[in-house]
Amino acid sequence: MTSIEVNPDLQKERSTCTFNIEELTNLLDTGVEHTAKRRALEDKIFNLKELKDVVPEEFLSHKDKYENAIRKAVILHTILQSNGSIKNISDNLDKSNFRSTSHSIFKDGSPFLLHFSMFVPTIVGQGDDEQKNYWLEKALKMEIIGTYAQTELGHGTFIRGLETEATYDENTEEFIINSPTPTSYKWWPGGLGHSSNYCIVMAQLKIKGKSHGMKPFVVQIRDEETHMPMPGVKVGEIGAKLAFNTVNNGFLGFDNVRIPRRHMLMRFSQVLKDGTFKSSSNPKLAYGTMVMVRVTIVNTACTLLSKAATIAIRYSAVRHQSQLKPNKPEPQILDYVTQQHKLFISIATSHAYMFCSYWLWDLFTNYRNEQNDGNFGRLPELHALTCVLKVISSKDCTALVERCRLSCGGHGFMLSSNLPQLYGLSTAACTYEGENTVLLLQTARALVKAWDQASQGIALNPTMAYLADRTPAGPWNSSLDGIIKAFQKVSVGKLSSSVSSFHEYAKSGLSMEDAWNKASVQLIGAAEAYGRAVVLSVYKAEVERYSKIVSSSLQTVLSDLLEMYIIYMALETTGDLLLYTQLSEKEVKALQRRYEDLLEKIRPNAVGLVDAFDYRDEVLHSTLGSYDGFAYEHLMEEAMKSPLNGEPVNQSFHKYVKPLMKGKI
Ligand SMILES: Cc1cc2nc3c(=O)[nH]c(=O)nc-3n(C[C@H](O)[C@H](O)[C@H](O)COP(=O)(O)OP(=O)(O)OC[C@H]3O[C@@H](n4cnc5c(N)ncnc54)[C@H](O)[C@@H]3O)c2cc1C
Repeated sequence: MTSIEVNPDLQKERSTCTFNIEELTNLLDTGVEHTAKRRALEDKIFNLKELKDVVPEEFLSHKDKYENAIRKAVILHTILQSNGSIKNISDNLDKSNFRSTSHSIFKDGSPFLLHFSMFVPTIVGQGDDEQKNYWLEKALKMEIIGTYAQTELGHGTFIRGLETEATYDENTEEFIINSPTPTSYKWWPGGLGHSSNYCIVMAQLKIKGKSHGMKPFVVQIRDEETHMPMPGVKVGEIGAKLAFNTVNNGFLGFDNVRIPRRHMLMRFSQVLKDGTFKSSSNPKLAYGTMVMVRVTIVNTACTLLSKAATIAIRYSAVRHQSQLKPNKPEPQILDYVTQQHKLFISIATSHAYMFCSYWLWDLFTNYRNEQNDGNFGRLPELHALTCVLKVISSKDCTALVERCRLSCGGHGFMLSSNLPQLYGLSTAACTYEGENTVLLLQTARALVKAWDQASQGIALNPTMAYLADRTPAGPWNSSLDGIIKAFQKVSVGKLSSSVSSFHEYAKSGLSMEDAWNKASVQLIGAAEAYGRAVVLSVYKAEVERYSKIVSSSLQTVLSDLLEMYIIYMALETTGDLLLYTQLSEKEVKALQRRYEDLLEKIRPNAVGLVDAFDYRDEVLHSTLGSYDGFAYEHLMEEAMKSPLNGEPVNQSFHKYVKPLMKGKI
């Protein structure tokens, strides 16, 4: 095959792009300086020969995959540490870090993921000053490696059902950590299997026979020299999974393991030497870490989707199939409008959630400052928002990653495309850090409360303020603001009918709990509708804000994507819009036409738009999505790396097949 720099199909797409790709990259990175910083780090990491896999990960055994991931994690950590990227993580956290791609050296996740995403943040969030000083230095230098263990075999969602116990012994000033039943074994924590030697264990605090609820304890689980499990600790790995196979998720049980009193993280609750329990005035203070992690999940979801979109759109630009017109060459599959319909929404959805995650981060940062001044007023809203945005971002991005995979036909089924792995990583986010349905029900609870408050004339927080407007929808208005308003009407309508159903069920004699359960399908619909209304208005507001600072050519592209997104969502929601607004069949047809015109408008910029996500080939890990567009050559190169192709005849032929063919068995 000829060796030219870039596939001419991709070259053509790039040369006809109407906007400056670099300008969009800078915008997504939240600034030119952040793009430069990110790229400098990527150059350092991805050019290192030791970090490149000679044999693709999918051909390795489970054990070899893990050992390779640990080897790479250590090299990566050394680079990040020398680069100053790992300082006090609370100082370092910033939305500009969202686009950091260094972790992409792992196709299936880092065994140290939980150390940085949960162990360190929990110490920062829940340790008192003395504890932070003690643990953070060790953790940031990687003198100790930690994880976060909450979920057990028997319970994940229902925290009060967790069974691991921490019983205080005032004679020795120690806690005794115990797993009283087989179902109390911790199950799932990343890095717990064989990577961590310390663990934050969530356990039921018991003092003198009285329970004080779940509290975080730092427990040493392996010896720092030999790495053998500590006495009384049973620890191991949980086995192969749909994704995250190199994250080394583990199980953990305790047989009366003693830890010092000060190993309970004591920022919000304290156990004094004599066993006196002191609790924070506001237990909700401890929610901060959880809220922050959910903000980052919104960003993770759209990052995974933007990678899938890059792969599928580049491939669709170089793949030719079938005929649009008789006697004409086979077109690029990207020219089929159904293909554009499958794919362009992934670009817009990536933008929508990326901008929302930045907005949410600013909201969270403001809240943190207010909290330091003793003001917790926005916490319930932030909690409801982060729950629903975590849910709809993970749900939408997972569905669209799968749509990108399907849009690549047979080749999308190859692990070397990386699309199946992106799906696995994405769908996991629908479960971890709060199962999606359970989180929707939490948002629903906040909405029902807000509904009642609005009924009493109490002012609502900004993102819920529209719930107070109970006037019926006016004539259909097809401007973007008009459609967003229509989504708010859907949200009000769904909340109103789910609240009525809940009250009717309660009046009919059901207990409040049973009435809630019976109305819960409607309630999660209302929660999702609130999330949709928020995303639409935030996405629009952010594009308008950016439009003031970008060139007019980029402004046009951003506005086209926004408009396509809003109309796509309206077309997906016609049932609800017909029910709760004055949308008519004629207007649905007009929206459909507008949507088809927008696909046509976006088509010339599709490759430029995904190039602007700026993922290097080492980050995409995809034969189909590489920057040069030589998908077939890369597919063949990767296939040749299969260990089965290392020899022309596999020994099994002589051992089993030949005897069968010769009738000798
Ligand atoms: C990839 C991955 C990584 C993970 N990493 C970690 C980790 O590092 N540390 C850790 O501690 N945990 C971790 N977890 C565990 C994760 O947090 C839990 O799996 C999650 O919280 C869901 O809990 P569960 O498994 O008990 O599901 P369940 O709660 O048993 O859910 C099962 C079903 O029951 C439904 N359900 C449950 N309760 C209700 C309710 N009240 N109302 C209506 N429906 C309900 C759910 O909607 C769901 O359909 C990880 C999980 C995954 C998949």
